[in-house]
Amino acid sequence: MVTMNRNKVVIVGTGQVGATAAFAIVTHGLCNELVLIDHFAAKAVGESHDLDDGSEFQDRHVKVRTGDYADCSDADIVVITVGRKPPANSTRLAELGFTVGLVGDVVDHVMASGFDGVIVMVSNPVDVMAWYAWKRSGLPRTQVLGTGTALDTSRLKTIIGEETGLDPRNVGGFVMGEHGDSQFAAWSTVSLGGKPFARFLADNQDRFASVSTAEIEEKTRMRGNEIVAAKGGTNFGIASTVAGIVQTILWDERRIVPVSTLLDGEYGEHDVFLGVPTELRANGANEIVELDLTDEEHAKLHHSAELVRSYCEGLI
Ligand SMILES: NC(=O)C1=CN([C@@H]2O[C@H](COP(=O)(O)OP(=O)(O)OC[C@H]3O[C@@H](n4cnc5c(N)ncnc54)[C@H](O)[C@@H]3O)[C@@H](O)[C@H]2O)C=CC1
Ligand SMILES: CC(=O)C(=O)O
Repeated sequence: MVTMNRNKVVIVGTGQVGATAAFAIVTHGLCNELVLIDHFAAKAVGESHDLDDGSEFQDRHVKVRTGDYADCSDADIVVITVGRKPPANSTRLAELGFTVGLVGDVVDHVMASGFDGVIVMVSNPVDVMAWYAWKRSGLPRTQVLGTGTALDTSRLKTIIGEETGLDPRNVGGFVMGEHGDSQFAAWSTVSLGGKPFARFLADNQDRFASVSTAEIEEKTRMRGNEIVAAKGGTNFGIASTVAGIVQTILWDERRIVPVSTLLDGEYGEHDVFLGVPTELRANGANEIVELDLTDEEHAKLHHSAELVRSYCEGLI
């Protein structure tokens, strides 16, 4: 028997990030229906028509249209990308004052529709905003997640690829903690071609003598800021990340992705959302993988947790 797989994604905020994420979802043919909402309604209309106009040349037709919050009632996923382009020479945490009111308003409207799917938070500061959306929505922890350090992990792999000349997809491991300046590369988890990365470098000193883990980590941390300084925002990396997360959830792929999720005792932390490896299923963020971090890595995760929690204080 053929069963109808009818799935629907809503993106709220069709600025640079939301529109590019929509394009990634369309080009990958991830869902049947994609609905765009923006408080600047004409922008959402323009983006939806522009996206739909390529239908002839897409592998699968994703119906793109504008809508309103009533469309969230039967949506599988709502992606929240409201905010503003990141100011240069600032931090993501500094965006809190600008973003929190917008996100609160969006979450209230989404929940008023009767939504019972998964919220994917993108707006910065993403760990604080994911925690806030979880608290404000009343949804179970599985159903609210942020993009977390998924983008930073992809950046780390890309930069290792640049430094070694190898395909970044050969790299395993995670950037963890805050999607922000306190993030860290959990080097004890990073491998290349199945070998611990430090061992890989040591065994290939003739080829990779100039490669430094400290430099790679700093480049990863600064990558977003550099792109913002160069072009006024970032959109392609985060759009691929959003599409990857949406695919994993909609297709119940059970990939392990370092999304921002609630720590409830894992890694000794409570009541905080941070980027940690998490199994994604059709119902959202499931089991957190508790890695054997070194004492130094644990301390860095704890530092991120304290920082993010301090920004959540007083929001609810
Ligand atoms: N988590 C991550 O890794 C990343 C997060 N971001 C964040 O994504 C957010 C958006 O960035 P951009 O798209 O570059 O900004 P943008 O200024 O291009 O777009 C923001 C959009 O949100 C809309 N908007 C604002 N308030 C709204 C509301 N209440 N309801 C509906 N729509 C509303 C605006 O009309 C605009 O179209 C920022 O917070 C940025 O920091 C950006 C890149 C990566
Ligand atoms: C802007 C931002 O958060 C990023 O590209 O990492």
